[in-house]
Amino acid sequence: MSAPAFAATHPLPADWRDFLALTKPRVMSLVVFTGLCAMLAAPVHVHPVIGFTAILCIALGAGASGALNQWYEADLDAVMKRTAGRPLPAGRMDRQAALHFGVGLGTFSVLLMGLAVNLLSALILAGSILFYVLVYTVWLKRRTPQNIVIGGAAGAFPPLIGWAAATGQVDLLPVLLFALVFLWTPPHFWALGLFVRTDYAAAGVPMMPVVAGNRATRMQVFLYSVPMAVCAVAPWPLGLTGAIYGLSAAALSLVFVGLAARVGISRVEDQALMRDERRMFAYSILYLFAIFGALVADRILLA
Ligand code: HEM
Ligand SMILES: CC(C)=CCC/C(C)=C/CC/C(C)=C/COP(=O)(O)OP(=O)(O)O
Repeated sequence: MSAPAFAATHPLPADWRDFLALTKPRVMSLVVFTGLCAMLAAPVHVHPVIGFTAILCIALGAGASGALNQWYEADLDAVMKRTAGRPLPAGRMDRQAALHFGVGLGTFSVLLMGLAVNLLSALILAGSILFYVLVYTVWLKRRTPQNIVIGGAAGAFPPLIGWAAATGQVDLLPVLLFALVFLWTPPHFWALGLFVRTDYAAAGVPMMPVVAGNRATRMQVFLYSVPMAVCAVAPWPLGLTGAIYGLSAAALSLVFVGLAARVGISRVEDQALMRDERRMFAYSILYLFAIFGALVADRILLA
């Protein structure tokens, strides 16, 4: 596999901050949080050292996938305002270094998970890294506006990984959490895609707002939010969680669907004036942190 041609001029010696940036630490903090919460919500006692190792592996694996994503798409990142300052397009890092860092970190995370935790969690971790890098980044991102729907599944695996790390198996609750993050991703990303559409258009990336237009994308944001809310609340009536989680999920999801409905009916065309979309995007992040936090609170307080 070779990445699209991109030559950074005069790479400067990269320092640790550039390697950290390669792992997309802010995005990955939420990815890791969902894995951690699923692990804490599992109905088993996890030895703290094993638990810490599992979360470390998710963080390293997610970071590795971010590094490989940036290694592959330095050409795209160079033409988008939001991403032009990243270590590769800004010329602060050699591409080989990014590739070696990503492959090394990813391999290490999967091996450590397999040796220290269990095989199932290591296999799902390996699948998530490969899915994000090969299916999303290499295959779908430049080809179809469904890129983030299918490819976004990569980001939904960590709850399954956290649960599998704790229990050695996969059950209905983590499957519902997978579905929650899977259905959350389109509203999360397309809200942002709407107000940075020109960036993606300039880079030639067929994101939904670029291909289908603002109106159709806004409708999709709303349409995904409804089944997402159902998956979010479902664990409560199914008896998989208690009322603390159930009521929190219901309230948080109601606000989510409300904001998505506002996006759905908005007709603002000027990106700078897209307040509903910015609010939806910001809330999507708060939402996922809060709902996974509520899951743990439910387990601890109702234990
Ligand atoms: C294919 C799926 C996804 C796409 C295309 C996507 C895209 C984006 C983009 C473009 C940003 C803007 C900020 C940046 O460049 O760092 C962002 C921010 C963010 N995303 Fe996503 N995202 C996806 C899935 C996820 C998932 C699964 C999570 C976590 C579970 C997540 C968590 C976050 C967080 C926490 C931020 C805010 C980062 C900050 O504060 O800068 N995203 N996302
Ligand atoms: C456990 C594990 C391996 C999880 C990895 C899953 C993962 C990396 C989820 C987050 C998805 C993400 C950061 C998308 C960014 O899209 P983009 O790459 O198109 O964004 P960009 O335009 O900012 O580069």
